[in-house]
Amino acid sequence: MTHWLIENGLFVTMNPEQPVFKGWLSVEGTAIAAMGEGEAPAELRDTASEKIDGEGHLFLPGLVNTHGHAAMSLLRGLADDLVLQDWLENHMWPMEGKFTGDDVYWGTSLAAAEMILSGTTTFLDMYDHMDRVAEVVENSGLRATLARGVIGLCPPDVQTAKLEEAVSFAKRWHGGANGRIQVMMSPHAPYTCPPDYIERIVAAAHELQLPLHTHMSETSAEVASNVKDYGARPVAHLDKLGLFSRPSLVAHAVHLTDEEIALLAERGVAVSHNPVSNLKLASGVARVPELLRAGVTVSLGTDSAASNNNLDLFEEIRLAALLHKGVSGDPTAVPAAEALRMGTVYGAKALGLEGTVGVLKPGMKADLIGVSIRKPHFVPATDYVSHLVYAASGADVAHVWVDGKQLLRNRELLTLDVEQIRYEAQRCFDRLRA
Ligand SMILES: CSC[C@H]1O[C@@H](n2cnc3c(O)ncnc32)[C@H](O)[C@@H]1O
Ligand SMILES: [Zn+2]
Repeated sequence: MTHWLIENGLFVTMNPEQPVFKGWLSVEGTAIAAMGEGEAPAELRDTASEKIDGEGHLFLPGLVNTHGHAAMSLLRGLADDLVLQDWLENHMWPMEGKFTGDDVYWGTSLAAAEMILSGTTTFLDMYDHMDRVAEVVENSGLRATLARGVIGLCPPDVQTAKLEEAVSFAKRWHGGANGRIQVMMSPHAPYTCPPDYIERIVAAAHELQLPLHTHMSETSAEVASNVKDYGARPVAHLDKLGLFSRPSLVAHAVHLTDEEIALLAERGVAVSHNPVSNLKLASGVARVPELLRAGVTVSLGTDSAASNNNLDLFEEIRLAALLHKGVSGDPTAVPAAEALRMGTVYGAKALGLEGTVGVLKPGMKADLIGVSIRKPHFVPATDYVSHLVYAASGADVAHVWVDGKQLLRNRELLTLDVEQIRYEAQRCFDRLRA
């Protein structure tokens, strides 16, 4: 089993028992074996196959992006400054209707390169042509939760075919790529899936013992039309259809009442907060401080590069810390440490990966990143959690490991050919636009 060592590093562990220290961390195979303050034990130094000098770097758990559509990186910058329904119906869906498996492969590869370069080690992806997405996960070395998103605005036989595809994808890939791939079942949204279709997807999730993921309460227009069409707001509607009877993660949850927040807490539903996408599509601001206070797990997502327009989770972390201060007038609304937890520990919890990733601790998977702090914006050495949240960006990430394997070394991608990806992604877009 390979055994390697980081020495002289500053570790921000996200483990409250040993939060920040200068020292060493050793990895055996895919997991963190040991870590400690000061110098590494001589025996570890003598036997390590590789020793990494961590001087000038902060090491922390890899970031967890809990909502996105990776292949939509192909549509970055195509349609800006629109509200959700116009953006989706008149710009995204017509283009996505032309996507082939190869488009999804290259769009997802583009996203994977960007995510590794900005410190994300686990991402959730809801999309179509999911075998091609899984292929990218396998090749890139990333960890992912994959969901074949189904839209039910189609004839019953097509609905059935999509659901069968989601089920067979789950059977093929859940636990795949050496355990780095998990699968969720995913109705796209209550406004694109009729109630009986959602019930069938929930039944499949029960049969396969899988969690569920959906878009929910993203805009006030969505809430109003749900009330008009089904006589209930989205939370009560989805609850009635059984969506929360399995572990579930909802994206956005911008428009919630106090009662809905209480119900999400009671059902143990996690929320993926996507602040940049919600601002860009003018959807509103989620009630994150209230959700956190109620005990809801709130994680962070970028959504796609078509509504963001990048996949740098450091931006979401910073915005989660800033936005809710501005809205509430309370500078403690989301403290820096809580925002960093949302991007790491809570992300892992939202994906059912608690105890696997999100914290640097012996026994956890070796999913970690090294941030170079030899830069003016990391001086002086006051508070490294503060610097990570308020001063850092994805461009500061120097090293990335997933499952004990290095994916980025001194900002060089080790598993992906970025020049080929840029070329192929542009070629896909040129064909789609034509
Ligand atoms: C069925 S595959 C996923 C589907 O979701 C669409 N999408 C992208 N971003 C959003 C968003 O913010 N709200 C709702 N739907 C979104 C995407 O275009 C795909 O069609
Ligand atoms: Zn989305």
